[in-house]
Amino acid sequence: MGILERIKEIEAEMARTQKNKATEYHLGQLKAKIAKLRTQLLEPPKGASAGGDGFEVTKFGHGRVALIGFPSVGKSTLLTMLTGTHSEAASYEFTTLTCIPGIIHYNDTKIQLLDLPGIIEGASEGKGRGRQVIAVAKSSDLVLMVLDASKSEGHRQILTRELEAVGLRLNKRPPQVLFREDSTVDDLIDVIEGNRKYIKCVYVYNKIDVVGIDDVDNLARQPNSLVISCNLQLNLDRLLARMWEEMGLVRVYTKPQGQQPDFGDPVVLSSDRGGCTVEDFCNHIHRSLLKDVKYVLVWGTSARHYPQHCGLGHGLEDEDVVQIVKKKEKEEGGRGRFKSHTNAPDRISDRVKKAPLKT
Ligand SMILES: Nc1nc2c(ncn2[C@@H]2O[C@H](COP(=O)(O)OP(=O)(O)OP(=O)(O)O)[C@@H](O)[C@H]2O)c(=O)[nH]1
Ligand SMILES: [K+]
Ligand SMILES: [Mg+2]
Repeated sequence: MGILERIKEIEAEMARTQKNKATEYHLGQLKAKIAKLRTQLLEPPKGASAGGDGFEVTKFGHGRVALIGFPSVGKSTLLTMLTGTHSEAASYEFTTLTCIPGIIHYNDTKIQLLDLPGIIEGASEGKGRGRQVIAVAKSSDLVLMVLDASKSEGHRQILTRELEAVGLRLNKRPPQVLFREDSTVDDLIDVIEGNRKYIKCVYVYNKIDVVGIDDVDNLARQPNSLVISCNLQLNLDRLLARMWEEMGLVRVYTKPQGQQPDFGDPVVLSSDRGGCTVEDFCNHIHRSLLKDVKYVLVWGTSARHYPQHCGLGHGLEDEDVVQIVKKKEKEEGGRGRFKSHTNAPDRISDRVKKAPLKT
């Protein structure tokens, strides 16, 4: 009998068994049996290389976020809640066996969220699907490390160690190895080896519905942490906001001359992916645009006054509005400098309006 059939059989037996105090132990044993069989499904076939088995998912959207965690902490439940894409969730471990992508629509941007199989201690040495899962984490812009609030706090350290063992550095910046800085031996090795990936990570404690308020309070105070409950839909809005903030996306609205910008359709830049200068913005619209650009007019938090005439090196900020003035094209408002205030965008975001003008 194959592994899948044996799992089906046990599932059927669990369905037949009434849940009560007397059967609790037996049901627990059946669950453990399923989990064990499913880890066997996770073992890569003998002789198979790390990739090439349908695990990789094409990148999509303005950024990629990976859900990493031990089995049954609620990764799939979270993916289903945040993206609307269904990912099978169940009370036994190793329910998820491959990488399942979903899309989060937030602030007019699209973020790819990836559900992954649970990883276990020893993942970095190839246990379970450890290697593949870690490779996906490496390809992401942000890791959400999902933890069970009712389980040992040591899980956070174990997982962090597993990821570090394969070169992932969470919430650290590449060391500037100058003799002026207090670099550790490990920092030095990281620089010399050069294959390190520095990545942001938010520690997400799920299932706070099953722990006491003091524990929740304690977890919420850990660095880079957030507490949630998928079951009670607690704090999911905060998680989305935090995720978006950590990704550092910069939305720039293009304002055609004499018209209002389309505020529903930003050009999305990021300092991690290609940069946020006027030049990056132009390249994003069209590669051939750059040679025609004379300067740009900028409204928003990056501008010292509205509109500011900026060159290609100017750094743009989230929710800036940009009008491109091409060579041989007259700027709005005639020859006079800065006369174009009359045609300023009629919606500058509240955040931009509140921001003090830079002097
Ligand atoms: N009490 C409680 N249970 C939850 C919560 N979120 C998920 N669960 C339950 O936890 C169990 C595991 O959820 P999954 O979403 O399958 O967990 P997973 O991390 O994807 O598990 P694997 O794919 O097996 O690694 C299921 O029985 C869920 O109903 C929560 O916020 N509170
Ligand atoms: K599960
Ligand atoms: Mg799952």
